[in-house]
Amino acid sequence: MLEKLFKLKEHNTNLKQEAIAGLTTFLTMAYIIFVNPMMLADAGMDHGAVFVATCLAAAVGCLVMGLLANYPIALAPGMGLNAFFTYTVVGEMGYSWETALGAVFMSGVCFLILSLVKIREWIVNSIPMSLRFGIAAGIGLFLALIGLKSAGIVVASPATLVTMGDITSFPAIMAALGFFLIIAMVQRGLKAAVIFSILIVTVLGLLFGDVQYNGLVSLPPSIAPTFMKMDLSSVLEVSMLSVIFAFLFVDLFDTSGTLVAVAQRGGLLDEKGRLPRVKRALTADSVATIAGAALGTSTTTSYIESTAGVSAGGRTGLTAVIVGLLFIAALFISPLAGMVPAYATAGTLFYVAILMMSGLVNVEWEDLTEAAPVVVTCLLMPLTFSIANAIGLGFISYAVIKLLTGRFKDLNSGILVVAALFMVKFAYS
Ligand SMILES: Nc1ncnc2[nH]cnc12
Repeated sequence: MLEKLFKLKEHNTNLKQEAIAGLTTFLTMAYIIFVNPMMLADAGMDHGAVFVATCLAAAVGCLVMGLLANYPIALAPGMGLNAFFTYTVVGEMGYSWETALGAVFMSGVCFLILSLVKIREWIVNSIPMSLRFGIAAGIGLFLALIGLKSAGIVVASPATLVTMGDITSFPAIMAALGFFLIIAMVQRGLKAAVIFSILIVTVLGLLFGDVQYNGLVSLPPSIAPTFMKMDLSSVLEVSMLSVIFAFLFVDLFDTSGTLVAVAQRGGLLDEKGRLPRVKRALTADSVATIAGAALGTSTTTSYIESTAGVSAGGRTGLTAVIVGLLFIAALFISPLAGMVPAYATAGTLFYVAILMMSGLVNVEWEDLTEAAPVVVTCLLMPLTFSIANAIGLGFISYAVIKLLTGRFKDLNSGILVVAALFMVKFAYS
């Protein structure tokens, strides 16, 4: 049956190889079951319910991806997208988390429709490559700032906006230790580096009396506080359109970049560099976002960490299905998830920042008309504490700079439309 479902022989793989790949990918991305509830709790959501929603949304995404698209690509609520949900939509714009969930749900529905028609490809293809790298790097910087703030390493200052906090405090030292552990373990080839680091720092917190022991395993907590709590009534208001658009927009780039990166690593692209079952992969991605919003989490997306499993030999959807089953098993470790302190995950955020910034090497730095919008996008993301605003400013600067330098051939209708839309948004909000 497995052979029929996943065509293992045709992909030159077997159950054992796929199982090892699935476990590898799971271990590299399992940090999200600790980080996501902590981040969304900042938006006022129930920690236990978000923990369950995170595991279930990831499981749904992985199972649909594996069974429908037969790709070794795992999904879970995305970093960056969760920060956008908490700190921009709820924190800065002042929407309730229920309304923000409604916007995530609608963005999932739009994404599904766009995936079934050709518009999605048109939008994605019209985004300049350099801006894609700038957006990814900016999200990395944004996550790094959140980690540094939660560990008290960077604090507010009335004179200089930000300044260094007390780096000899226990949380700061633990965060730094967690970060160094990840780097050392990853460099030494340990696949579970991130999860090990989170666990080691949590145990140290316990030993130093900073964390209270709540047990390790139990039945999952109730999902009732977030299940089907999304508010779809205010989603049709005009002001919400920009929020839905922002979720859609960020997810669009995130997913496209991730799918191509994972597929390249796994040799899954056809001779023209296309992903053969891209429509099914995108469908799985949007179905997971819709299910995730109904369960109670921010946007669920394809994970770049899937490259770890692909490097370990994962070639088919069986890898993704195994990751999905492991996320269901993870439902039973909620006491452990509740114990993990913020400083234990701060190093993880900084590590993800490194991964996301690495694409900057591909920017044409000698060409100022390409480099300038990249720096605008990625630097303004942490400095304005907003992913969507920085993307908007990046598009506007790209269009203006290309127009002023007469580089019209680098522009297309997609860039001009998006830049104009953001100009209107900034002028009227
Ligand atoms: N937003 C995201 N996109 C791709 N991979 C991720 N891994 C963690 N967050 C991610």
